[in-house]
Amino acid sequence: MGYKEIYEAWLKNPYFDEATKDELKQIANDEKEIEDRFYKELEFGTAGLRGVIGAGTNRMNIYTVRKATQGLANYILGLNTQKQGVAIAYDSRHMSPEFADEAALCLAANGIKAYVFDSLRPTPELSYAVRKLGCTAGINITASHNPPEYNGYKVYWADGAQITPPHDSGIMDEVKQVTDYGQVKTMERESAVLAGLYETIGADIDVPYIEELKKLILHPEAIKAAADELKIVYTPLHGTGNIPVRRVLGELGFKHVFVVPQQELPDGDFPTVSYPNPEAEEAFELGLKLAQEVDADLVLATDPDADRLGVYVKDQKTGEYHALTGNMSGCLIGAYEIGQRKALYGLPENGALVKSIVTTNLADAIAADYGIQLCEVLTGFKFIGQKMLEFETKGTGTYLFGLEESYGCLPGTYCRDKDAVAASMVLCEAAAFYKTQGKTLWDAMIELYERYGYYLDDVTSITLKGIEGLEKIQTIMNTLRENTPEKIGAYQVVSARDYKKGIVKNMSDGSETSTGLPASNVLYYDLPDAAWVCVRPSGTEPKVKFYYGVKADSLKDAKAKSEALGSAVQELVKPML
Ligand SMILES: O=P([O-])(O)O[C@H]1O[C@H](COP(=O)(O)O)[C@@H](O)[C@H](O)[C@H]1O
Ligand SMILES: [Mg+2]
Repeated sequence: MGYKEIYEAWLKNPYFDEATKDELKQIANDEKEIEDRFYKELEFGTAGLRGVIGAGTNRMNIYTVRKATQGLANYILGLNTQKQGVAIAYDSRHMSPEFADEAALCLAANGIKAYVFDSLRPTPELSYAVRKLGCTAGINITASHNPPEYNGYKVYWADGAQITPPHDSGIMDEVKQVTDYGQVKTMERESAVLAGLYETIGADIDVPYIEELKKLILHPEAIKAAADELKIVYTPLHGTGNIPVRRVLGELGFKHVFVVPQQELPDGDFPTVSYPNPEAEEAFELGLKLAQEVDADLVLATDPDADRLGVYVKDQKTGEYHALTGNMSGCLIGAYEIGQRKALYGLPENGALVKSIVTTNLADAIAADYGIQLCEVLTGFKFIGQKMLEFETKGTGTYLFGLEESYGCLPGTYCRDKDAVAASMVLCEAAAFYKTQGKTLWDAMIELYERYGYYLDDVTSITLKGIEGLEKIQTIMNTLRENTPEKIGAYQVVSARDYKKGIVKNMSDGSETSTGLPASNVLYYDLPDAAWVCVRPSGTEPKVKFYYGVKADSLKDAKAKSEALGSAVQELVKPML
């Protein structure tokens, strides 16, 4: 069926409510809008379903949520794991509680018990809840840091990580087989509760989750010693981080935590920012203002589902606040964790640091220095989660730390997704620890650079929306795939990795080796002097991403090199736009 027929079918089908039909009638003369809403179904990307809220098959609405859930239910029933139930959380976005309930009631109608949080919770707490309750799966209704018009649906498997093969394609296949919305089951909440198929969860998960985080603390004495002095500014960016971040910092004895008042309360409009993304400068505007007023040591921002952490740290020498990228904060937290664990208890024989292929090579240098394994996985924290399960089941490693470029890391194994509540906590502990040594987090960052080299990494994205955008992104990927650049700026390409073909090509002799990772639409260029460039389409937003990294002997040189490489990347892509 073409998009127009599907549109017409939605207008006629008695299954859809009147408000949905009215919304669709209003676009009757807007062919492009009809096409965009109906040319495809929402598909699982890097982190589940993500789309604009509205009527249509390519939108987030109660019908697409029910359909996805019916597919998940069929998959679970097929495996006969329904007795374990499914944990469900949601964030502060528009429609999040409603979508969570729709998912729960669809599961219940299929005889699968749903454990639903009583109010909004962070993504990592849902990951924790799945394992704590022994569920077969989990769902989190969130579009993370996307703009306010979006919502999404993250799916977790029994190990607490977001779904990876074979479950992702298995579930997606089941979702595709739900061709008639009338096939989707649902029931009334009251009946589901009475049948014992709908249970509300909350404090019973919060308490042990917070306890798990507190167990990670290595230097409680440093927190005690620095608590009177250390000043922390925090913004939850209108999302789920407010309660757990304050709670854990408070219980640990941090005395001066200033929450940005304008961004404290949950609000799906994210009224103070255009985009609730801790990667964006604007996310810190109010936080930095407050930081100046109270003379804070550091400023933290978590994204709406509190799995990403953005950080600014004060340089006491200049009074300036420096932004830390996800690569920087991930390495700072990771190096503190691994270094202090080693100092206190020694490191396990087969300890491992896990990162994604687009994450800084500073992580590799840290792992090499501590004599631990460095495992590389594809983009998406779910693959770090998958590695953790592999370590557990095959004994191939002991997880010490995992990080990714996109502002996510996880310092323990209590959950299996990136945790910005835990990352905030550990970073504050590190700030306290360094403070007792007369140092700031910025000093600690510079120490890392002095020890391992000034690795500087950046990413630029080009937003290309809709069907045309998708085509353009494909053209860019195809053009690069078919015409491997021999040079990028001043750099000769040393080797070119095509993760889709699974091949690493040595550019000087043409020899080929394997990437060693599953197929994925990613192109990666190794350049001399530890520099690199990588291109891939985002799996969560309509964007193509260009990641690049350099290494230098000073921050100034690293910045200059990074700027030059950034411009070269722009030049490379310009003719394709
Ligand atoms: O959005 P979040 O915080 O859930 O984060 C999600 O998206 C990020 C960006 O993915 P992509 O480059 O494909 O857009 C991933 O790195 C991350 O692992 C995933 O959980
Ligand atoms: Mg997020």
